Order: sequence, then structure tokens, then C-alpha cells
Amino acid sequence: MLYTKGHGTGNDFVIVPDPDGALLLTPERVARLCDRRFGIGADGVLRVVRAAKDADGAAFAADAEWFMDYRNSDGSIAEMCGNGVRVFARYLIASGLATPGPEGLPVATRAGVVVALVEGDEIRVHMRSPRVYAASTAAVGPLTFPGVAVDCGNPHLVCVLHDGLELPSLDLSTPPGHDPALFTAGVNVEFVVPREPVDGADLHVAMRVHERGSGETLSCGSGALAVGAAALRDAGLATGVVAVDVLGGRLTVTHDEADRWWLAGPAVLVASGEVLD
Ligand SMILES: N[C@@H](CCC[C@H](N)C(=O)O)C(=O)O
Repeated sequence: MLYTKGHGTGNDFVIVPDPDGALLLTPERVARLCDRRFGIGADGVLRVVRAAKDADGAAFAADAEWFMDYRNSDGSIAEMCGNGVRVFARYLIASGLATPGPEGLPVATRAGVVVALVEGDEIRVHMRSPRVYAASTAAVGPLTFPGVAVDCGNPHLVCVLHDGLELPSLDLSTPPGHDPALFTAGVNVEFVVPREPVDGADLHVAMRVHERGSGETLSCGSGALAVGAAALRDAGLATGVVAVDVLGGRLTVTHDEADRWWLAGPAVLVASGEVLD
């Protein structure tokens, strides 16, 4: 099995080409590939398959040739991966499997079709609109944080830290407690603090994330989208640009006048090889 390794702001992926859907990618195999000691090491796997050749992708085959089959590092399946989709688009282009048209490159995901636009080192993706829909809480050790549930195709819980609490003080080595009745399929939890204004953005925040199925990661693109949506809402802004600092760099979330949501950030391929096991 051939692979390429890539990352978006340090959220890293093993990319596995499987154009005709011939590969049997069991949860155990995914977990082995993602193991940082016994495998290649990654936060997740991106299987590159023609939409028409995949049971979940087929519904989108009329609108996108390629389906991003995303798996978390524990082998579980997720609907969306905002960093993954940029790295996936970078891989399609670099490997000659796709060429972006004037409107960009459509990529099918379990949460629908998104469109990627290459802008030098960055890739900007027209994402599915995030939906802020409920209040909830997350627990970290003895602390309970109020937050809001945000649906980005995959589930998120965004908690803004108060009382001068800073991000490094949180122990995210185990999953934050959450309401299983609201998040029946688990949840990605983002913790957020405001930051000083930066050029080109209406709002600037920093976040840490504990991802469902992968643990704490250096970045989560759909999480940044959820954070951007919650931040604009809290600020009373209908549209705007939010700079979201993650441990692995910076992502930019934009809600434009045409009611489109964009996620922008780097997408880097770092190595290719063959899996021997
Ligand atoms: N890191 C991703 C999100 C990956 C999926 C997530 N862990 C889930 O289970 O929903 C991103 O960049 O969005």
C-alpha cells in the first residue's frame, strides 16, 4: 500500500490512494497506520477514492469526482475534517489526479461536497455552513465550562474560558466530559480565549482542541470553523473574518456577504512511501 504523509497546521494525516475502492481499511489497520511508535503516525487517515466507487461517496458522485473517506486515529469514521480536506485537495493536485477548475476543486465528504481553492501555500475551502444550536457544558478535571454546540457536519462543543484562565492550564490528556444525550455520537471540544487584534481579521482568538477519536491535536479545521461561528455570534457580527490560532499555526474563518463560510490555512505534503505491514 502506497501512502503520502501531510498536515494542515500540524493536524497530520496518512493519505492512502484507493481510486477504485479496492482497499479493505479496517479500524485496526487505521489505528496501526496512525500509531506514532508502531506505524507511520498521524491524527487520521484520508482514503482517496472515486466518489462513485464508495458506498458513502456515491450520493455525491454527480458533483465531485473524489471522496475523502476520513478516519480518526482510533479507526472511527467522521463526517468532516477541515484540515484534512485541504490536505486531500493538495494531494489530488500534486499527484495529478485532479485539476481545479475556474470554480475550484469539489471534494465529497460524508457531510456533503465542499470546494477547495488553491492560493499558493494556503488552500481556502468553501465549507458547509456551521450551525450553533444548543448550550451545553464540558468538564476538565474539577472544572466545568459553559459552551455552545456547533454542527459543522461533525459535532463540536465550543467553550470560551473566563476568569483569566489560560489555555496551557488545561489538561486535555483525557476526553473532556460532555452531555451524552446531546452528543450521542461523541463530540470534538474546543477551548477558546480572546487574543489581541491582528491585521486582516475582525476577531482574533486562540484555541486548543480535544478531538473525538484522536485525542488532543495541534489543530482542527472544522473546530476552527465552529469557533469562528461562535465568536462572530458572540460579537454580534453577521459576517466577518476570524483569525483562529491553534497550537500548530493559524487558520482563518470567513463568513462573507453571500452567506458563504470559508476555512483557509496551509496544506503541506511531507513524505511518500510504501506501507510494508
Ligand atoms: N481534525 C479534523 C476533524 C477530524 C474529525 C473529528 N475528530 C471528528 O471525529 O469529528 C478537522 O480538521 O476538522
